[in-house]
Amino acid sequence: MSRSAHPAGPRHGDVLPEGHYAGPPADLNTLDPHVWSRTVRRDADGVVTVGGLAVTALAEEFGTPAYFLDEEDFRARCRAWKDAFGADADVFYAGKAFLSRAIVRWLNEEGLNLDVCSGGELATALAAGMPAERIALHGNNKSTEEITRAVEVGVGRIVLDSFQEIVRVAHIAEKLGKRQPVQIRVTVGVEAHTHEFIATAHEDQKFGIALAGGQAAEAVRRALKLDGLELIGIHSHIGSQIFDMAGFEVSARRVVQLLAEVRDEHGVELPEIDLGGGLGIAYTSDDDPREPHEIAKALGDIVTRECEAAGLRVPRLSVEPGRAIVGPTAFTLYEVGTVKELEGLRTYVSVDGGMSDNIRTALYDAEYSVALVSRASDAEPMLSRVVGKHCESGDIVVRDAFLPGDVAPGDLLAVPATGAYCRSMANNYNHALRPPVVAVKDGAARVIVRRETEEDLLRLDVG
Ligand SMILES: Cc1ncc(COP(=O)(O)O)c(C=O)c1O
Ligand SMILES: N[C@@H](CCCC[NH3+])C(=O)O
Repeated sequence: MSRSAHPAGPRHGDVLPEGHYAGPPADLNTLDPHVWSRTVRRDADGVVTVGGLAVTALAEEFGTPAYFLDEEDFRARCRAWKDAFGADADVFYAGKAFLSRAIVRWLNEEGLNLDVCSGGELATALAAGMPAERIALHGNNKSTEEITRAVEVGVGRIVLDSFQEIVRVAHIAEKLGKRQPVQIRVTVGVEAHTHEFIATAHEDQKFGIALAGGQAAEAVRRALKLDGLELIGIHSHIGSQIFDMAGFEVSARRVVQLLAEVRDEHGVELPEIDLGGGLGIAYTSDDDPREPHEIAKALGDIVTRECEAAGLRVPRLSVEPGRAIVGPTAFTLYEVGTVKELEGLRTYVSVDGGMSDNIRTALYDAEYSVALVSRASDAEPMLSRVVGKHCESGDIVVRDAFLPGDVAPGDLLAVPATGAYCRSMANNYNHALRPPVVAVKDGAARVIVRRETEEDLLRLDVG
């Protein structure tokens, strides 16, 4: 799914195209700092460490497969986003990327807000002490129970996604004697350059209310009439894993245009806009993500300029990065089980996880990097496909990668940039046990989400 998508991938003997597949990197032992989290190093003895701990020792203590999350990196990214957007804006971490109580506590400590999109995420946020007024609730089909809980606890905003929901949230709030702050999610008609399944601002999809045809203006009209709702702003999220700022700029411009129309029609200047998340990260050395300060400047400038042109007060801006904060902070550690060389094709390296801990390759054709981390090697590069252990030929973790030709059973491989949408989309296919998430910082490691056990599986299966 990165911009260098190459569906079939190269094979031994192919004339490889320019770019990612043009050939093996000069040194397979070097770890690209764009792709690995900030405390990851390869020691003099060839073993990779994170937070000062060797992956060999981590594998021994916590087992494989497992996600290792670099807490220092996570906190640094939170701070970078917070500092970049400053005191006049809010950063809502998108919990769908990965959420646990430890994450909520770190967010709280770093001063970030939280976007949740289900009752489960809301419960986790509240259980870990996130103040309700710093939580936003999303979703295209929130249940009555989810809305009721959110209104009862007093979430800072509910993002309305349909005409039915405008009425539903208003009724629930009125019944509870409350006036719920809400934003309306609009689809701005931008074709974001990303995988079709994760683009969300073109008109033909399930999220939001279209600006086109005056639908969003009608939603505003209805929301303003309802006593249970306090309409505080307009929301737009254009998709995910996006590198090009142009889509965000068009989105910002169209959202500001709607604010101007609302002012002209109703005499009301809505005080907030949210431009969503979706900023891309580096999964491979080819990816070139924007830094938070560049993003903040681009968005801030366009909103200010458009508001000045329309004679509007500049609204409070918020953003909702998920992947860009947690994605680069973790890697998945696997043990190699079998190595199968298919003459004239490629070498299949099977690891002890797969599509149950990372569905993204199968689902979006996502590209990842991989490295041998339990030792250094000077062996010749071998064009490899890293696959999982599931009964499915599409069970691919890394479609095309160069690994040292002497990779063998028992070696540890790590796939970087798996902090977002891997544990949170993990599944139990083939009754796989979902791996733990282990936070590592300053030479200490601790489990923040434990490994699933067979007892967990059997407890759900009530016979
Ligand atoms: C409404 C909303 N906000 C924020 C996000 C977070 O996106 P990302 O993790 O790509 O930053 C998403 C997911 O795409 C989303 O749907
Ligand atoms: N789950 C997707 C992104 C969807 C984001 C949520 N709207 C991914 O792994 O890239």
